[in-house]
Amino acid sequence: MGGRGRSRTQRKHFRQGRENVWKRTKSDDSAAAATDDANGKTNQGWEPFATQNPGFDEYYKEQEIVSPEEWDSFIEYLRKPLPAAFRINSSCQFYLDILLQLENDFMKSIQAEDADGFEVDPIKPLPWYPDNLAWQSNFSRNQLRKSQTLERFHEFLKLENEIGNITRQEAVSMVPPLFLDVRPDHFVLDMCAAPGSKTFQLLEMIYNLTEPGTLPSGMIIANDLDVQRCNLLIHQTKRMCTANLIVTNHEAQHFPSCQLHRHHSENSQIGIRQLEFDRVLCDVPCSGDGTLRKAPDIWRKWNAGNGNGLHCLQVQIAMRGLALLKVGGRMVYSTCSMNPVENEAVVAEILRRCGGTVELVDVSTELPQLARRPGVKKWKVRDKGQWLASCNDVPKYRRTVITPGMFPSGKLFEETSEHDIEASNGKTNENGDANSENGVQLMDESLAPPQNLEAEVSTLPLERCMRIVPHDQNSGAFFIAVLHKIAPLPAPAATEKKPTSLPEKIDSNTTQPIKELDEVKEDNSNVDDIDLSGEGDVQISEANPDADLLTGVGEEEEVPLDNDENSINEENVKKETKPSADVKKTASGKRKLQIQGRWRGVDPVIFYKDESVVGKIIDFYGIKESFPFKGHLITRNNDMNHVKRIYYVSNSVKEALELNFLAGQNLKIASVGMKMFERQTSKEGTSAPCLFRISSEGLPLILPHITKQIIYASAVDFKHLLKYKSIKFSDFVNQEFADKAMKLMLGCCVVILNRENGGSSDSLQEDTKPIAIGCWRGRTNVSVMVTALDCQELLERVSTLVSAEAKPEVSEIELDNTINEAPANS
Ligand SMILES: C[S@@+](CC[C@H](N)C(=O)[O-])C[C@H]1O[C@@H](n2cnc3c(N)ncnc32)[C@H](O)[C@@H]1O
Repeated sequence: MGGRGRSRTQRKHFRQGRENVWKRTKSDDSAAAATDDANGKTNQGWEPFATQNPGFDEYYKEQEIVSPEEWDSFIEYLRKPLPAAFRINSSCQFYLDILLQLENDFMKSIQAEDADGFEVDPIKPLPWYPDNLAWQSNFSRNQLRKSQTLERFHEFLKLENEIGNITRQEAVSMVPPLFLDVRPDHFVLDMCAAPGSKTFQLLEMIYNLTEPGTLPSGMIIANDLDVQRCNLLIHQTKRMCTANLIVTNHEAQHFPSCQLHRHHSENSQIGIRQLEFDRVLCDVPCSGDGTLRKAPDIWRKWNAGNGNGLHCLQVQIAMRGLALLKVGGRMVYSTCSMNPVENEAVVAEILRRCGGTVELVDVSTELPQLARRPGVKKWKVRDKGQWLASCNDVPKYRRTVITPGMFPSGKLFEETSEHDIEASNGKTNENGDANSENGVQLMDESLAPPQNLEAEVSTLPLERCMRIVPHDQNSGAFFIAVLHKIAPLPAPAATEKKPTSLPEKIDSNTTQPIKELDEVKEDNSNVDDIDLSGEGDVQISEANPDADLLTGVGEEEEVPLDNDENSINEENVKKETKPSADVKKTASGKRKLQIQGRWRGVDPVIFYKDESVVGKIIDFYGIKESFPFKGHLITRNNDMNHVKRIYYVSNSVKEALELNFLAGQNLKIASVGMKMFERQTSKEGTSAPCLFRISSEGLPLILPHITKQIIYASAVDFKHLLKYKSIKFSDFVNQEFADKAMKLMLGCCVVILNRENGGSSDSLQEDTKPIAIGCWRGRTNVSVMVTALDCQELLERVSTLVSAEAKPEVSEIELDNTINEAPANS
């Protein structure tokens, strides 16, 4: 599901001891505030939320999504807070260490806590997730406050999540990518991707078993309609440091085609002629009642009209996904809603439209430990307080909103129907849901539905769909369907029925109409990884902390024109049909609108081919010829004299970009590639032979391919660098290291931990997973160019790894006296 604003994120202010409260927004019921005042209470905008809604109960009891005997248990679970879950990033350098830490340290110490009478649920791997990579914990903020072990675990989660070694994500939200069966050579489209938890998971799959210094041959295009949520997506996926990702900003139902024109086709060197995908993830915007446990305000807002209002959009997005899927490819359709109208009805409709070219896959033998239930085959539609069993029950005036495809049979409207009364009583609101008040349907007696309406039963194999319900494994609810394209889709006329409602105008979250694209407001409502800390919501910080580590090297120094950051300038995003003039500086020095082909307000994507700069970089770092370098570099700035960052793209992304250029720049690209180099603009930086330093993101990839500016540090010097950030040559413990550092050229260098004590062998040969950091060789010292968080994490890892061998030759106290705490400006 999607939406806007932070209104849906539960603020967990555990330090203030608030639980199960909801931060009211300005637009919320002012009457409640008035009541508080009248009662003399101080209202700080927090109130307990109701965890019930009679309309919800009535709807789902009638739909029989669980049996009557299970109802109480189902509702009980829906009212409980959701356990927290997280996944280890199997492509990160330390993933095995993290796994061991969880199994040997945290699991045991939390168990011991329980034995001490704290009554803490054990942390445990999710049994259905392969290789113990996903875990679940379940403790309250109260418990967290009281236990040092839990607090330590919590700090660990926060740090590793920030760095990208783990991803906090609701357990059930991890399921759809698992059924997508992604391989490293796949081209994957994630159609509605923000905030990006599943994109991150897909990237982990693409990178599975990739050797250090190499890239998988596949790639992912992650798309989202909402500009601000796209920025969340960029922030989230940045933690993966990937060169195999393109983030785009389109309406998924109109995701553009990219195809070589015939005249290009004949001469083109590009390996791909058309952008089509081996895998498509269609995790569509939905009403989201499967997330009630983490977003309890949905109780208050729930009504049947929400699902009805999204059905057509969901069908359109899924149909576009299938059109872009290769024959033989797999698409997963998923929602975090329990509503059959958004689930089985959508699957049934697309199967009908595809007429045998797409099949619903039976995946009952995959992930056997995941408890799930078959999709339902019969359901009814509720509209304006009435139950409708078939489309012929739909009054004529509602037929633009309630479509035949919402019903199990999918039979079209007959010419007349018994309910074809101009039932003009009851005004319809924008949701197409009249007489709805606080989610409770108010029924007009005259409109009371005929009793015991028999629901239609679908003849399609909808039992192959999967429903995950909260009380089966203490989780959220989810719906997943796996589709296989066996032949090209029938001609568009047959598949693309004219939408009968207004899907494009409907906000994914509230089902309110949305205005213009550039007016869409942020919504974290669907942020899968809700902060379990209470430290606040997901925040984007595009600032580059690396740069600040060298005195005088900061973003502020850059000219305003040079804003080649990989993100969208949301204020300016507008569709443009004609290419316009280049970017120019205004009199105030601020840059004007950037233009990416036909897209205004989006930074251009430009292959960086400045021979002299590229040549200097190759020479300075001694980049091996075998490394695919030239032609893989991208900038986001038209002005080649002010390029601040150079991004690296994989071969697959490079080809997709080339195709996009030839096809007329149909893709609106928000972010692409991995930041590989950054220009140094400090006084000292500009006097170095190479202006571009290697960024932390790009280092692991390029490291095996560079031959210069590398030095090996003993564990003790390596740790000191991480701890003190900047060390004078004379203060290194190992003088041989200091001598070698002095012999390096002024500028960026790479310091590698020599895991064999003594630090004599200067070779990467034996160490297939070197631990390395980007540094700056200054005039008198070496300074670390890694974020404070990365330093902290790496210091902990290195300390554990080399604890046996790294007995400091001088005490920390001695060093504190000799080493400048503050990064020295050499
Ligand atoms: C269910 S959420 C996606 C969650 C995401 N897959 C994840 O795992 O983090 C749905 C997303 O669809 C986006 N959205 C809504 N309407 C859309 C449309 N027409 N095209 C593309 N994205 C859309 C919303 O902005 C929202 O981010």
